[in-house]
Amino acid sequence: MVTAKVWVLKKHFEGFPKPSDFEMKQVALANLKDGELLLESVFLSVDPYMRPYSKRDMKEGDVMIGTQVARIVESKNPAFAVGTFAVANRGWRTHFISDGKDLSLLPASWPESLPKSLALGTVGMPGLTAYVGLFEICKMKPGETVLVNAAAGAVGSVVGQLAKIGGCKVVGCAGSDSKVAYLKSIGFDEAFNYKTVTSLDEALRKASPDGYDCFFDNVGGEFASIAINHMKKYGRIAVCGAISQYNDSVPQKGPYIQIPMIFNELSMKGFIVTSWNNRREEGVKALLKWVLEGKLKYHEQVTERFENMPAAFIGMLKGENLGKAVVKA
Ligand SMILES: NC(=O)C1=CN([C@@H]2O[C@H](COP(=O)(O)OP(=O)(O)OC[C@H]3O[C@@H](n4cnc5c(N)ncnc54)[C@H](OP(=O)(O)O)[C@@H]3O)[C@@H](O)[C@H]2O)C=CC1
Ligand SMILES: CCCCCCCCC/C=C/C=O
Repeated sequence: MVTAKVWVLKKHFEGFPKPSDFEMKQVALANLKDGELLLESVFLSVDPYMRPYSKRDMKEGDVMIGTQVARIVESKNPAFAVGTFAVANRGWRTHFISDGKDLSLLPASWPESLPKSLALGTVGMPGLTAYVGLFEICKMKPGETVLVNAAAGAVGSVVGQLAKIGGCKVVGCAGSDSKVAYLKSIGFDEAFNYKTVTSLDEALRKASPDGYDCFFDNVGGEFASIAINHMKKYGRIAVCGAISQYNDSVPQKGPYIQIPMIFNELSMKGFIVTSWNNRREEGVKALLKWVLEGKLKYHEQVTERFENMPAAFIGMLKGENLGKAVVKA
């Protein structure tokens, strides 16, 4: 019999998550029945959505939500061979049992040399978020100027590079000078540290005096309120995330956006990547191809050991990650 380790939400987050909000438990797994598989998590993802979704969907005592790349270690299902890797959505667990229906196998074309953890990042949900947000929501066209914030993270770093692949000028901002240097190294035309600029308004104007056609917003709050005034006529805003607001106990107040929306006839659309599963297969294929061609670079912030899941999650919310934050179990 296998005993799994799991992390549960011990106490709903109040403000910024803290280590004492989590508790690690042990769960004995039953022996496999016919048709079932035993999987072992190899890489687990820590993502911003876990913060707002915990409030909306979870109760205290629930296993933390999340996805993993897992290896099949025992199989009583002839359709799944031991040693195969799959992406699962089974939360913060070291081991779990599946009937296979909830698993997405890594594409057959996945090369041995490529880290399998990329299926949680650049070639997974965050990469697809960038793909859908740019092509479907922003309807980005060659020659346009694209702005993205949280640009050195999992989604933002792909947004910037896809915008370059699509023939656009790209401006990104991030929260440290080393992240800004990274953005320049992966092809961003302009990048700045939003924490140290004296004026965000001035930094946005300087980076693109003519304004922005597309704004891929990962942050919301004050940044978005200022950036909206820099949109060009008929500009498009993809409202992807609002990480600057996820830990607020008291909702932030305006400024309000109606006036620039009206005068520049802007379009603003929120989206959830999982509502675009019709683009999933095509998106993963395209992202994998660009990675293999060297056109789409990736960086991962790998935290070692399952025991450090809460620390990796909290660190990501604080901005300690460059690229995708993952945990190697
Ligand atoms: N709509 C959808 O379907 C999806 C939405 N998202 C959203 O996209 C955004 C990025 O996610 P992801 O790429 O996975 O995460 P990241 O890898 O970008 O990690 C989060 C980053 O957010 C930045 N950050 C944290 N707090 C603030 C703040 N107060 N102001 C500005 N930046 C902040 C930090 O970078 P820095 O050092 O630059 O501050 C941190 O590294 C999130 O808002 C997330 O919720 C993600 C996936 C799907
Ligand atoms: C099978 C993967 C399920 C993962 C859920 C991802 C939901 C992302 C929506 C994010 C919203 C804001 O961060």
